[in-house]
Order: sequence, then C-alpha cells, then structure tokens
Amino acid sequence: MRERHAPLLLLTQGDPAGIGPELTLKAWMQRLDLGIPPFAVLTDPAYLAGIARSFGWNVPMKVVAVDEAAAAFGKALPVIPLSHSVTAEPGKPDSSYAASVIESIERAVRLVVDGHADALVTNPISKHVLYEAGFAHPGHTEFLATLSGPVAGHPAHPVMMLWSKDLAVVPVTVHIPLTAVASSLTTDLIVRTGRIVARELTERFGVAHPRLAVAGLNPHAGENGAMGTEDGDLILPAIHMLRAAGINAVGPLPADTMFHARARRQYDAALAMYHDQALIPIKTLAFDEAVNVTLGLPFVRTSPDHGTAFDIAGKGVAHPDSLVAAMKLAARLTRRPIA
Ligand SMILES: NC(=O)C1=CN([C@@H]2O[C@H](COP(=O)(O)OP(=O)(O)OC[C@H]3O[C@@H](n4cnc5c(N)ncnc54)[C@H](O)[C@@H]3O)[C@@H](O)[C@H]2O)C=CC1
Ligand SMILES: NCC(=O)COP(=O)(O)O
Repeated sequence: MRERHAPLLLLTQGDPAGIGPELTLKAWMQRLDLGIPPFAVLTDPAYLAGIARSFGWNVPMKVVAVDEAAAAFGKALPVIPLSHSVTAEPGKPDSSYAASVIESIERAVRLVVDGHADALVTNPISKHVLYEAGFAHPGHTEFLATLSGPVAGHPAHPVMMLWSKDLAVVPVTVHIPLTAVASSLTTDLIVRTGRIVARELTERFGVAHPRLAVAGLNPHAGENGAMGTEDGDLILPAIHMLRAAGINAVGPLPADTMFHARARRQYDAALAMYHDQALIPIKTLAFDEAVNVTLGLPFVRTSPDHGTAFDIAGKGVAHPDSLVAAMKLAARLTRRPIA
C-alpha cells in the first residue's frame, strides 16, 4: 500500500466499442482545467493508444503497476494492463472482448479492496454483449455486490442511486422486466433499501437528517386501491417501518407529481419502485451531470449516468461531463469512512 495525498481512482475499461475509451482520453486531457483527481485505467494499452491515434489526440500513456499510477498521472495517462488484449471497432459491439471487460472490473475491485486505490469509477458496459458471453449478473451494481460479498463477510445489498445536485433517485427494483416489478416488490425490500439510503446519505454524503420521499407504484399511488393495491399493501407499511426506525420517510407519493422543482425541495432522495420511474426524471433534468453511485458496498463506486452510446462511439462528440462528475463525486466520497 502506498502513502497517498490525493485519492487515486481506478477507472474500468467498460465496453471498448462504446464511448468509454474516448471519454477516458478526454478526461485525462482536461484533467487540469477540470480539476480531475488522479486516476488510472485498466485496459489494453495498445487498444487505447489506437483510439487516441484515430482522433489525432496526443495522449502520452504509461503502463504502470497500481502503486506507480498517482506519480505518473501528471505527465501521462496511467494504464494498468490486462491479461486480455482487445480487438474492437467503435460502434460495433462484439462479445469477443467480454472477458477483458469483466477482467477490468474484477481487478479494479481487488485493487481497491486491497487498499491500493481509493475508489472505483466504471466506464459503461453493454449488458447484452456480456450476457451473450455468459455473464450472469444484470449489471455492475449486482456484480459488484457479488464481488464484495467475501470482503464484507456477508452478501452485500447493493442500492443504485443516481445523484445530481438537484435530485437523487433510487430505484428499489433495478434491472428486471416491467412485468416482474409488482411481484418483486416487497415491504422488506423497500425497508432495506430505505435504511441503506438513509444511512449512506448521512455517512457518505453528510446529510444529517435525510428526508426520503417514497413513490407509489400505481397511478395516483393507487387511488385508495382502485388503481392497484401495492401502494397500500406493500409500500405504506414499509414507510411506517422506516419511520418507526427513526427515518424521515413520506409517501407513497404519486410519482407523476413528486419530481417538479417545488416537490424536489422537500426531500434528499426519492425512492422509486422501478428503474425508469427513477431514471427518467434525473436523466431529463441532469443527463450531463448525474452520477450513478452504488450504495451498500464496502467501497466507493461511481459511474456516469449514461451507457455505451454505440451510435456516437468513434466520432469524438461524446460529452465527458458525467464521467468527470463521477470522478469528482468518487473522490469526495472517499473522504468519508464507509461503515
Ligand atoms: N453504467 C453502465 O454501465 C450503463 C450501461 N448502459 C448500457 O448502455 C447500452 C446503451 O444504452 P442506451 O439506453 O442506448 O443509453 P446511452 O446512454 O448509451 O445512450 C442514449 C443516448 O444518449 C446519447 N449519449 C449517451 N451518453 C452520451 C454522452 N456522454 N455524450 C453525448 N451523448 C450521449 C447517445 O448517443 C444516445 O443517443 C445498453 O446496452 C446498456 O446496458 C446503460 C446505462 C448505464
Ligand atoms: N440505467 C442504469 C444502468 O443500467 C447502470 O447499471 P450498472 O451497470 O451500474 O448496474
């Protein structure tokens, strides 16, 4: 383990045919202007160098061991090489590089857990590309929980939070089909999620008394049961249990009216019942600034809010803002101990 003055972030490769490689290069090129903390990327250096060349960007790279990364960062982009080489074409997803994507995540987690770096920032992966190669986890969120189980000594309950200055949202159910949402929602799941969110808003984000707004599942939060019973049968008891545990939770709120500006001032995080109920409002309000942060892990993990954007990969037009926001938030969160 090294002596550190500034946090060192480890950036995963993500999908090499997506915008991750060009965003990584842009972030390093703008490190001084944007005050980006030192980071190293775990990828195939030859592939990344090829991407830089294709844009005509002069980005010196240095292949390093993790403990050399912080010192190298000022003059070159530190690259921790993988055992898998990468062959890919921007915009053309292909499961042949899946092993390198997975290796990058696994090795970065190991290095963070072992104390060689302070936080993990993940570049976007294409889920279906990994599924085609046999990847058994819905996304990073669930994979990272599996990887951190042995570290925590118990299976981690990962909670996805999309965070921005003006809005933080948490989908209680995450990467499942819409048809499975109602049957997957339980009072216990909502309570466990709410407790993790409240605890980590305090411990990691410094919110002394977090206020949680809990969405209903159905239109008008069920309209007294006329438009669905989950709001009264599952969600309301969860709110009572959270309040009994001393957590300031309100709801179930009609989801269509809880995200306008005045409503957002009433809470620190909104618990939504499914993926799009949470992610549509935040990506509409703050697509370029929002950060995906996984709560419930024994280490800090952030990610940009967007995906692989295959439609623009290789064109050089992708905005690095959300990745940069993810790096800055990761550095900020490392300053607070994780319980
Ligand atoms: N954390 C992660 O690893 C995430 C991965 N994904 C994956 O990404 C893949 C593609 O997902 P989509 O739903 O198409 O979402 P997407 O975010 O990749 O793209 C949606 C639209 O936003 C644009 N866009 C995205 N990021 C941008 C940026 N930085 N600058 C400028 N424009 C940008 C794209 O060009 C596209 O038109 C999926 O396979 C999904 O699994 C999606 C979200 C998060
Ligand atoms: N839409 C958010 C998303 O898919 C992020 O998933 P993960 O890979 O961070 O679990």
